[in-house]
Amino acid sequence: MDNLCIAMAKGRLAKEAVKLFRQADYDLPEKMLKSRKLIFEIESEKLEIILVKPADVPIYVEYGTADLGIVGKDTLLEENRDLYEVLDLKYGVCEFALAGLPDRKDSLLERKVATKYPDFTRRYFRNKGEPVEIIKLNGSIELAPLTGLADTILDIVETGRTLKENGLVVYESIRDLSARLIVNKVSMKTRQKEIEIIIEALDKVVNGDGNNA
Ligand SMILES: Nc1ncnc2c1ncn2[C@@H]1O[C@H](COP(=O)(O)OP(=O)(O)OP(=O)(O)O)[C@@H](O)[C@H]1O
Ligand SMILES: O=P(O)(O)OC[C@H]1O[C@H](OP(=O)(O)OP(=O)(O)O)[C@H](O)[C@@H]1O
Repeated sequence: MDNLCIAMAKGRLAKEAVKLFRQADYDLPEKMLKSRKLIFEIESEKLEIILVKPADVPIYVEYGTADLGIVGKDTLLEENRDLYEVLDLKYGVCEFALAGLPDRKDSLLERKVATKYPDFTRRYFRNKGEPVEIIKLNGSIELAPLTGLADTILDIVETGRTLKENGLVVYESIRDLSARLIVNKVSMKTRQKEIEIIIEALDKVVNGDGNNA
């Protein structure tokens, strides 16, 4: 059978993902993130690791090109794909929040919300019954209220430093986020044994073996 394929989000989440697998005794090369290679065959573990843009991880997993994936909950909420989310990996911890300038104008008829997460933002305000105009940006979201492009942002806040250094404040915390292990629905059936071994091994690293209570 083919090696089991794992799609890892490149960037911030990748280093810790490699560390997690190594802690779970998987023989991933420590320096695999130092190269420009995108595919790694780890024959000793019967694994293939592909390094993918964060927003593309759920796509690879939904289509079954990758059997498993590691990606932030923010991306899962935005992409809303048909897959199983099986484990909270408890790193990459941050939150979704609404933020803007301190002198918030509550009188606005329709808020303009800038975000990298337009689908999640649409659903969030629809559920609240609040009309908003959503402006999709690709980064440096904090610039939007500073330049007058939007009055509110929906973005990730980790330490709060970016908001603070740009004179912005949190209006509302929406929900906690962290990295998740996801699984393709068909692979979960056809390669259940192999996948369960990985889930259990990572679960042990993240949550302990349950004998510490
Ligand atoms: N301070 C933070 N800022 C952004 N993301 C964070 C932070 N802390 C944790 N994360 C998590 O890291 C993930 C990946 O972030 P990263 O900055 O590597 O990529 P990105 O900038 O969102 O994607 P791209 O490279 O496609 O622009 C996020 O989706 C989120 O789950
Ligand atoms: O609360 P903090 O610890 O300051 O972290 C939050 C910041 O980090 C992310 O941006 P990122 O660094 O990914 O850059 P980007 O603007 O290109 O998305 C996020 O969009 C915030 O701007």
